[in-house]
Amino acid sequence: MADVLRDLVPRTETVPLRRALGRVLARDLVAPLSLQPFDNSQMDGFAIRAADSRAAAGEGGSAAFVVVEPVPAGHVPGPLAPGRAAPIMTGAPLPPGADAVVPVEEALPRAYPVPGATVRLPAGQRPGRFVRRAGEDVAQGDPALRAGQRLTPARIGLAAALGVAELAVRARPRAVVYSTGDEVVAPGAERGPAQIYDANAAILRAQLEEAGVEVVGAHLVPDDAEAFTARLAADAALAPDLFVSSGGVSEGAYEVVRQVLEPGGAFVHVAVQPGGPQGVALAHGVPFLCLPGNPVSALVSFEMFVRPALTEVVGAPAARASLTGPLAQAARPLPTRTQVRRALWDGTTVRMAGGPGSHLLAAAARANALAVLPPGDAELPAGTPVEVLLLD
Ligand SMILES: Nc1nc2c(c(=O)[nH]1)N[C@H]1C(S)=C(S)[C@@H](COP(=O)(O)OP(=O)(O)OC[C@H]3O[C@@H](n4cnc5c(N)ncnc54)[C@H](O)[C@@H]3O)O[C@H]1N2
Ligand code: MOO
Ligand SMILES: [Mg+2]
Repeated sequence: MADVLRDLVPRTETVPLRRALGRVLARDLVAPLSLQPFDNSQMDGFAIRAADSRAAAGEGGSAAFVVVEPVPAGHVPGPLAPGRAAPIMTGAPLPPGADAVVPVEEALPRAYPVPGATVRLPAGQRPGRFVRRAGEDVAQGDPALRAGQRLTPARIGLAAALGVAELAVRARPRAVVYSTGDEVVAPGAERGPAQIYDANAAILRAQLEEAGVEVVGAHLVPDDAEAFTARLAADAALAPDLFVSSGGVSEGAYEVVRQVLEPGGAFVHVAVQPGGPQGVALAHGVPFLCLPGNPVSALVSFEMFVRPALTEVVGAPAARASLTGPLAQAARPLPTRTQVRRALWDGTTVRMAGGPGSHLLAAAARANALAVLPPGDAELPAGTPVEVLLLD
């Protein structure tokens, strides 16, 4: 499937930081500034020359300093003469000449005396104590963020701290989603006695958006090849990067997706349950992924095939974490097909959430994971390690 999506060449766009969350960085961000930008104090206290605290050590292991003008954060201090202590606030630049900060809690008196008064500070201060050095976090010119990284709050914050107001991110692929079948109606609409509500568009839209894809259209398509063909032509004008459909791909007499896209497409049964019948095609030159119609089949197909392909091709930002965990209870696999069960992972063991039926959406909604059971004839006893994909 990644092959079909290979042409989703990542485009780049520039977004302000407030729109950057979850996006994927398109280029390395070279630090235009060092962090810290200047030497500054890590504590509210007194900036001194550390050597003075050794030279002048007197009674009670402390040294006397003459207090000078305080240095608030945001203000540029003058140089610090020997024997002087400048009251300094957290984040304020270190006065030239100063090389250590003594927290106010260690001062005698434990206060900021007026300029000209004396303060006693513990002797033997180490140069660099409570000083945040320019460039100790990032040096100007170094890569602060890497292309391909997903933008998290900390990464967006780092860009902001570097004075960068907007970032070059990969443009989100644009997708159009189709739900198919005469029986399917939109939630909120009137439902006939043989009809059901469209769950798949909601599922696939959410999965696509979670994976960093922009859904630019979503439509219900009846079992009518002409109507579907016309719908596709209209949607091709939206210049999507991807079409995704659910339903209409199996062995029935009214498989509208298959009818329209099978010429030139590939419709197969993969050895996975749920999600057996699958199709890939090109429509108006755009990759078209045809997922099966049962809601849990559509959901699982996306997780097993579409999300990994998107991640591989465009670095989709929501790749799932996976782990290997022991079954809490025995499970019977299918003899010739991989079975993907909706499951509950409690941090220690994995147990099944409902049966394997691909219509069981409420059970899927209870699950927080998928458990992958490889094909086999023998029951898997409790404790068997299986692959677990974490869904939330
Ligand atoms: N003779 C065979 N029949 C079926 C096979 C098979 O191999 N041979 N495969 C079964 C499997 S497995 C699946 S999965 C489905 C796939 O069928 P389609 O992709 O053609 O999907 P539909 O027939 O359109 O619908 C199947 C099922 O899902 C319901 N559905 C469809 N769309 C939605 C939607 N948007 N929201 C909620 N539910 C939806 C639909 O009403 C059907 O119940 O085929 C099996 N049959
Ligand atoms: O394999 Mo189908 O996708 O079970 O319902
Ligand atoms: Mg069908």
